Amino acid sequence: MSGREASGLGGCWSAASIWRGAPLLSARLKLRLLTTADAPRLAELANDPEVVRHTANIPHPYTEADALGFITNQDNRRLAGLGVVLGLERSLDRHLIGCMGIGLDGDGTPELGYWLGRAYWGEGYGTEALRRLCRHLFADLGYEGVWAAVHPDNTGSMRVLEKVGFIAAGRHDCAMPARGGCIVDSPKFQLTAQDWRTHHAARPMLLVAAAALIDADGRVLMASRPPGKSMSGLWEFPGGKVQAGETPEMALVRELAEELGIDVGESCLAAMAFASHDYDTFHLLMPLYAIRQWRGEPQAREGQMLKWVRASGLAALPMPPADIPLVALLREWL
Ligand SMILES: Nc1nc2c([nH]c(=O)n2[C@H]2C[C@H](O)[C@@H](COP(=O)(O)OP(=O)(O)OP(=O)(O)O)O2)c(=O)[nH]1
Repeated sequence: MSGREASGLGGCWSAASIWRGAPLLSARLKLRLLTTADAPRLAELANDPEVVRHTANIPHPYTEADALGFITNQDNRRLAGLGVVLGLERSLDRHLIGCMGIGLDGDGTPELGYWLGRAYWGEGYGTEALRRLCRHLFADLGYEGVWAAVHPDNTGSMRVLEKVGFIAAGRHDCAMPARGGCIVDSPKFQLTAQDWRTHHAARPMLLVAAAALIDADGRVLMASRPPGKSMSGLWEFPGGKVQAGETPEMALVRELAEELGIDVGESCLAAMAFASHDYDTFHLLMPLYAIRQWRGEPQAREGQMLKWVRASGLAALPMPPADIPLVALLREWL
């Protein structure tokens, strides 16, 4: 029985659903169900004493058989409406980097759990995934709150919760079956739907102008986001933020001169489509202009890589999630 059936409610989703069914995209991650094909990678990441020492249920050493058992068990729990665990897949290289999930074993309020492979600590992935999952829980599924108990020594995990807006909410006795069965008096954190909505509503709107530069062979120029910038390495349409006092067209002409060293007349910009995408920390509004004429040869002036790509090859590039719908529109345009 699915969570939806268990709730006795029909429709596309219900407050008792635990998973909408489609992967959740954040700026750099895809949160998706685990499959048995993930077992070797899961074992590789979790067979690390540093990764599991603050977790309650992950034994050490951790084998591929353990990972397979975990995936099957989680699948059964999901089908019984008891919880869901999602793999965190990095969009750039499609590598699994950790897991995040909820359980409904207590009073039905989701209890959060997560861990990341050691190589991926300190890069904001936990915060990013948690923001996206909380949005799913509150905006899509209608939960009223979510909570987590954290091992008292796990300061990194507490920081992640606080960044997302969780606040301290007393203590919880955590049973640690995989750590010798001890009970650990742990700080508890919670986030209510109301606090999440207040936080989320305060995110800014960002206006960015972008270009689909199209050459005589119908190929489109894509640029990798430079090291040090957000979403670094993902392939985007050249462009940038519209500054105070600029129109989107003025901003794009300026950005193309700065980033690529090309000269484009405003009259050569054909408004083609726009992206309106809710990133978890800002809302992006991005008009995309088709450009077939410019002066100069595009050069990578800001540490990015450039690539001319045929319409058929665009979908294979790892991109910011806002750009994915634009690719389908662009293919029709070309
Ligand atoms: N240029 C561009 N930005 C995109 C695309 N898709 C997408 O989500 N974005 C997002 C990434 C960033 O959050 C934002 C653009 O900001 P940016 O930092 O690249 O802008 P900028 O060139 O003005 O940079 P900076 O001077 O502020 O460093 O829009 C895209 O296709 N092209």
